[in-house]
Amino acid sequence: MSDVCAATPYDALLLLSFGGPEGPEDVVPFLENVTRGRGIPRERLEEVGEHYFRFGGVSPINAQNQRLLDALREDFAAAGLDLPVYWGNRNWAPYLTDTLRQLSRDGRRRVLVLVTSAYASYSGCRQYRENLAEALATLEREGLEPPAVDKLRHYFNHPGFVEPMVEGVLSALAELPVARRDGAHLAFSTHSIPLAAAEASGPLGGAYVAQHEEAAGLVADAVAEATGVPDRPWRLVYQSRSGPPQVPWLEPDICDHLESVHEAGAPAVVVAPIGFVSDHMEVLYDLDTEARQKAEELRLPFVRSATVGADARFVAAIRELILERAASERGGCPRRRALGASGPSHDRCPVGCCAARESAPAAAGADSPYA
Ligand SMILES: CC1=C(CCC(=O)O)c2cc3nc(cc4[nH]c(cc5[nH]c(cc1n2)c(C)c5CCC(=O)O)c(CCC(=O)O)c4C)C(CCC(=O)O)=C3C
Ligand SMILES: [Fe+2]
Repeated sequence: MSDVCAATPYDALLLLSFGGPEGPEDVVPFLENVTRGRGIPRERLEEVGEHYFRFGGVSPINAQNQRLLDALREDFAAAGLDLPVYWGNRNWAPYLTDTLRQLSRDGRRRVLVLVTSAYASYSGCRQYRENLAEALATLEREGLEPPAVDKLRHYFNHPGFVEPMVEGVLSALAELPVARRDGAHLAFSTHSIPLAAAEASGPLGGAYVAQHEEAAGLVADAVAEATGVPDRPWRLVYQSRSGPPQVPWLEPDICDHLESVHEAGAPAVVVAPIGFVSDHMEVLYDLDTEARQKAEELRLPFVRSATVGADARFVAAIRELILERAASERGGCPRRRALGASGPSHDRCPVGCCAARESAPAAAGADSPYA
């Protein structure tokens, strides 16, 4: 199905991500970028720096994004979708501001933004919108025409995100000895955030946990159906907590949960990184290194399931979401696929969505200072 004006009014897609260091000399400046003004204790920073140094100072995230870009370009070409794809990051090169300058110089007037987080939260949604507003303001100061930006809706409940996760959990279960498979518990893991940020997430609050519960439940249901094990225990758990200890963050922590699973007599556990789009450092260190070691201490068989990465179904879902948004911007009524009860998420974040303590201007939402 080829349609040359399918993405109209958009003339570019921007992949907006976190960014990561490319070598040991990048680690400290990267961490300074990430934590500027965020009140992370010095000891936590040193500890996280060590995670990166263990992997040669190289975060996997940039290569993962490069793979996703390649897959998107291939998929668009095969589908006859003529939409150039750009890439910019919050914390490392290619920096968002440089990419927006390029978009402006290339004459792109209306850009759709794909963020590498599937859920509503300050860190995963609003902070990116603030980064966009800041970068657009920089372009204006420099006398460059800033493109209009819109952000794709959250995709945590899109079949193209859920289905690869289901397949990943089924493959992980298949790696366990047959005798332990049917009794294995599932732990769906995501990034912990401060309780206050969780409460403020989404248009009405509480969206971060609610969306994760929905996605995890969808995966658990599909796994139950495929394995014929209807009552397998599962739980949403949290990892990668930072910030000062007196500030409450979402719990239980994955490692504490592994203890509970062990005490409950589980024969094995499959950990599904539902909160992450690809194998970030949080997956390689906090799950594959730290949580795995905890499971080994407990003699609890442990398999970590795959992230969606550049899975063809996920890539096709992104294309579908682009065409959907373009059609609705043209005044149409496209099909908006979403699994489960909560329905498709909003296209445009309303005023106050994922509000932070100190409010900064945010683009790509109803309260954007840019059209
Ligand atoms: C919700 C969420 C996502 C998922 C959504 C999304 O994907 O955006 C995410 C992703 C990521 N977080 C990452 C790295 C870090 N996050 C940190 C700190 C923090 N993350 C937070 C939340 C999240 N983070 C929060 C509330 C903090 C506290 C400081 C603050 O309020 O800002 C710190 C500082 C040290 C530390 O405290 O851990 C680092 C180094 C990387 C790159 C990994 C790689 O290199 O592969 C990625 C993809
Ligand atoms: Fe939001």
